[in-house]
Amino acid sequence: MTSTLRTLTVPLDVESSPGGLPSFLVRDDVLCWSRREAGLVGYGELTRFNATGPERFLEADIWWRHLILEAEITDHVELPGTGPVAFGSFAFSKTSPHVSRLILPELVVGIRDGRAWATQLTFDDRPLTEAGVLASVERWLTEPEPNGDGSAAEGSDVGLSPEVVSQDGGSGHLSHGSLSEANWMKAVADGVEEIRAGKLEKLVLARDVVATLPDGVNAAEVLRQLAARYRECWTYGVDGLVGATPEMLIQVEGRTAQARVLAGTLDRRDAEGVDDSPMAYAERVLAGSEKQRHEHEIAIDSLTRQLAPFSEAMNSHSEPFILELPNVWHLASDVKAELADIEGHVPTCLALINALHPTAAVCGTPTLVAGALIRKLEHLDRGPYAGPVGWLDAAGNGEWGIALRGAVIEDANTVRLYAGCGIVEGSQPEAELAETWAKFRPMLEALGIKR
Ligand SMILES: C=C(O[C@@H]1C=C(C(=O)O)C=C[C@H]1O)C(=O)O
Repeated sequence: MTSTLRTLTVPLDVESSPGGLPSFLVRDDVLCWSRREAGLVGYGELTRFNATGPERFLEADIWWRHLILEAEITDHVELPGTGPVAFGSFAFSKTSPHVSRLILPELVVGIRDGRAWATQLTFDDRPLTEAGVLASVERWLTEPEPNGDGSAAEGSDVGLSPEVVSQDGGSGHLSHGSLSEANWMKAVADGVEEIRAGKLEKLVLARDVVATLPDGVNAAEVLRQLAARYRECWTYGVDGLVGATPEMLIQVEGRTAQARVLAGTLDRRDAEGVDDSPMAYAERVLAGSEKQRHEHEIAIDSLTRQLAPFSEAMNSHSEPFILELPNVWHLASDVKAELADIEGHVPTCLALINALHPTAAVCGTPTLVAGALIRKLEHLDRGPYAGPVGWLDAAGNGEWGIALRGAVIEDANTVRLYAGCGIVEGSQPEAELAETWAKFRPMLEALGIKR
C-alpha cells in the first residue's frame, strides 16, 4: 500500500450496454451523475474528504489538487470524466453541521458522446491491467451488496415508460418535517413582510417532508426512475443524497464554463383544463408574468456578477426560455463563459463554486440578509439540499448541479425530501406551498408515494 493514487482508464464496448448509463445503476450504494444516456457511475470508496464551515469548498479543492498532483494516471480515452474522478456533495450552509464530502470511488464507469469507459483507482502497488479493469466492472455489476440482496439489476427495465413510473408502490406515507404546512405558510408571509419593508429583494424558503417506506427504500430503483423520467435533469446520487436537478450551478470543460439558471415555476397540473395549448399557457403565465420575470432577473444578475471576475467573455440568452419538465415549467437561462487565467491557472470547479454558491435562485438577494432570514424563518437545517452536488476530474473538468428535487435517505425506511420557492413582494403563501408539492413530485413518484 502506497499513498500514491494510480488509475487506469480503458474503453468499454458501448454496444454491450444499450440502456446507456442508467443500466449501470444496479446497486443502492452507487455514486451517480447521469443525464439522458450519458454520465458517470462510481462504485466502492477508496477514500473521502470531509469538511464543514465556510472554507469547505476551498479545503476540498486543496485536498483534491494534492491527491492528483502525485497521481499516476494512465488514460486511454481522454475525455472529461476519464482518469481519476471524485463525486461530491456540499452542505448548503456554512453554519451547517452537515458534513460536505468528496468521495473517490474504486471504479468509475462513464458514457459520453457514444463512447464508454471504465477507470479503476487504487492506492496499492499491484499492476493495473485492462483485463483487471474489465473484471472489476463485471464484479461490481454482479456482486451482491453487503446489506442488500443485489437483486436491483434483475428484471430492471432501464427504459422505464412514464406509465410504469407513475404506478403507485402503495405502502409509503408522508409526514411533515420541521414545520407544519400552516407554520411554513406563516414563514412565507413573514418573509414577504421583510421584503415589503425593504430589507431584501428576494428570499428562498424551503421545507422538508418525511417519507416512511415500510418495505424499504430501493435507492438504485429511485435513481433509474428519475433518470428515465427526468431526462432534461441531472440525476445525482452521492452517499444517500438522491434526486434529479434541473439547475446547473457550474459545468466546466476545458476553459468553458456553463450554468443553467432557473427561477420562475409553474405547475403543469395548473394547465389541465385551460383552453390554450399547454406551451401557450406556460408562455402566457410564466414568461408573461412581471413577478416571475423579476424573480428570474435577480437570479441571472447574481450569477453573472459572481462569474464575471473569473471570465474573459460571457454570454447568456437575452430572453429566458421555458424549460419543460414532467412536473413543472421553469423560466430558464443558460450562461456560458470563457474562463480567464487567474494567477496563471484556469480556476478550478471548486474555486468557482466557492464564488457562486449560494445563488439567488436558492438563497435570495442580498445573499447575507437572505441567508440570515432563512436561518430564522425555516427552522430547518437544509443539510445538502440546495448545496452543490456533482463530480470533478484531474484535468479540471466537472459538473456541479444544485441539489434540488431531491432527498436524503436517512435510514432503510426513511427519506427526507426538500423543496423551496423564491419569495418576492407579490408572493402568496398558499401558491408557494402548492409549488413545493409540485417540486416534491419527482421524488414522491420515484418512491411510489401518491399524494
Ligand atoms: C428552491 C427550489 O427551486 C428553485 C426555485 C425556483 C422558483 O422559485 O421558481 C425555481 C427553480 C429553482 O431555482 C427547489 O426546487 O427546491
